[in-house]
Amino acid sequence: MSQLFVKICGITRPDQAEAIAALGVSALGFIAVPNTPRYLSPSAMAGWVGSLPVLKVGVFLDQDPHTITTWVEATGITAVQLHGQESPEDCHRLGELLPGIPRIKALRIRHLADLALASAYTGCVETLLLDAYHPQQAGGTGQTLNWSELAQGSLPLPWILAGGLNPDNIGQALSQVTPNGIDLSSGVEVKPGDKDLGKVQALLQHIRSQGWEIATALPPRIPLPTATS
Ligand SMILES: O=C(O)c1ccccc1NCC(=O)[C@H](O)[C@H](O)COP(=O)(O)O
Repeated sequence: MSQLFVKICGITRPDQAEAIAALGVSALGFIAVPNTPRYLSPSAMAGWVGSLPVLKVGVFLDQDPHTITTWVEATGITAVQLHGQESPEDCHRLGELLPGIPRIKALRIRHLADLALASAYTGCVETLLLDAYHPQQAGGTGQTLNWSELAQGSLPLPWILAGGLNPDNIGQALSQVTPNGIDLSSGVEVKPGDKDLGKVQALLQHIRSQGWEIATALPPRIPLPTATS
């Protein structure tokens, strides 16, 4: 049975976090980007995020590695997602500051050619996340990627498909592309930050009915070929 990593992002409420974790998702995402509608400050995350029984992903946008480190230490986040223009060097530095905390680099894809950016991150992050591009908003936009175009590309690391996914279109998306994981936010919401548990349940039911097993951890990094292989 193939495994699929399932992350539900933009969680703001402890009751919903616990209920969604109990449904069997792989990870929950918490938005650490000030001035966005699903933002949680470090003090708003402290005291409950750390004890959730799944991978806890903090989503950051062009924040200083030291700020991210302080945030992780204060909240119990167990993985970081870098959703801005963070360079490979920034990602590497974060790995030094936060050993054992996996890094997910988000790339906002406008054209298939943007996938070329991915190769620069092979040595410094564990996983990529492909999100749709929006000129004004960094994430949680509900915009979908062009899945048939994406199917023509390839990536050097395990990757998560994001962007406008919901229980009604997930089947179509997964029939065109083969990511290692999926990420959903607005497609399983009543309003920004308020999740619709019925939609999360419908999503998981669909995935399981298609024969996927929901992963309990990020997909392992693909070993890179050595000079002699
Ligand atoms: O979700 C946000 O509000 C957000 C704000 C700033 C940076 C990133 C953000 N979200 C990142 C995610 O991982 C979302 O799940 C991803 O963009 C997909 O969102 P959606 O299209 O709503 O499913």
